[in-house]
Amino acid sequence: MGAIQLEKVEKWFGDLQVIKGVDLTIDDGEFVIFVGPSGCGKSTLLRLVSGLEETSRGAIRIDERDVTGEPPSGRGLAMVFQSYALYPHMSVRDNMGFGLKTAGAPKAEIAEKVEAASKVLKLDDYLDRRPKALSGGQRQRVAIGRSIVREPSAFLFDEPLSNLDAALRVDMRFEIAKLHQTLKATMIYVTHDQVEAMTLADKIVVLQAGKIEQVGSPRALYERPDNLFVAQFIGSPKMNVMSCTAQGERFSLPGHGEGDFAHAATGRAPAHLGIRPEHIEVAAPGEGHCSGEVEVTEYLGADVMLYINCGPLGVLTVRHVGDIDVRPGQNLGLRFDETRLHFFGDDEQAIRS
Ligand SMILES: Nc1ncnc2c1ncn2[C@@H]1O[C@H](COP(=O)(O)OP(=O)(O)OP(=O)(O)O)[C@@H](O)[C@H]1O
Repeated sequence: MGAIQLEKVEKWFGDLQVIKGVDLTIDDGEFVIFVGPSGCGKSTLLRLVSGLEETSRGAIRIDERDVTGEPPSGRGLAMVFQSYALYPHMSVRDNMGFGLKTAGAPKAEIAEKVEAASKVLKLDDYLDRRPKALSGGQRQRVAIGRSIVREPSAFLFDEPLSNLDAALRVDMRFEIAKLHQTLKATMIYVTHDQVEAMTLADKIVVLQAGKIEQVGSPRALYERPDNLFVAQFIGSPKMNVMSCTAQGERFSLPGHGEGDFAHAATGRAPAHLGIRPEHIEVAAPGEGHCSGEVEVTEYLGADVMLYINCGPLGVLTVRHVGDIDVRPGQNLGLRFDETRLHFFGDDEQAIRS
């Protein structure tokens, strides 16, 4: 079991408050990812859950047991760091079994658990090697294996893949997804990587300046961001945002005709219009909702990123799927998918129909 609950959790370092009243419920078996800009408090929040950092105010419960004042060893959680922290003089087998050995587990039980974990992680052929004879990905698997044998109620990962090269990251991401499916254990994972967050998470927690901005599935955050911050943080390249002026049921963009678009937003007048790069289509000059001049193109193989200077609207990013023959300086029309527009008020909160 590994249900985790945070209630009004605060963390102060002296006079500096870095976690500002976080409420969060993590269900047993859920894969939860913390994202947010550098310094927003992701690692601190994870360390509060682990007990490596003391909670200043509020409560942390694991399976309904209040663990707020307990040391890390009393919480039954396993932490996996980006630095693998393996013992260099020990074999993979001994590294994986070390925690159980110091806890006084019988030899036969340690051997059995190490064997089982090494199968899950495909480390069975490497059990007698020392860490220095392993690749980065294999070392990371040993570090994870060391946690698995302890059968924790939850795994806490702090940017576990950030030391690996791009290709290995993709492999390990896949391994971690499979591991979660196999173990069905609660996992909390801190990352800077959008793709890791979108592909691994059941639930993403977006943090900014020590506060939660939004919690939701990757799809919910992408399709229904609660505010401008989440809208522009989730999705890569980020959402285009333009200021707009509402007139009743319609609104217009600066420098363009009146009533360019109908808006489904109700209640408040939208002040900002957002649209993702993949929801803008290239049209002939003079056609579509606006036009502009191509500034830069980036060929990515499967798609091409276009940066188009639309005057008062700013530079809009367009993701064109497939190849396209356009050059800097060329004029293009842009057509927005009107079913994929996002509206925000002047308080930057989403306005929905
Ligand atoms: N021991 C400490 N003493 C004082 N301030 C700290 C301490 N640890 C972290 N902080 C501050 O708390 C804030 C949050 O840090 P934290 O490492 O949790 O951020 P983060 O979101 O994980 O950042 P990054 O993505 O850069 O790793 C930062 O402003 C940091 O400087």
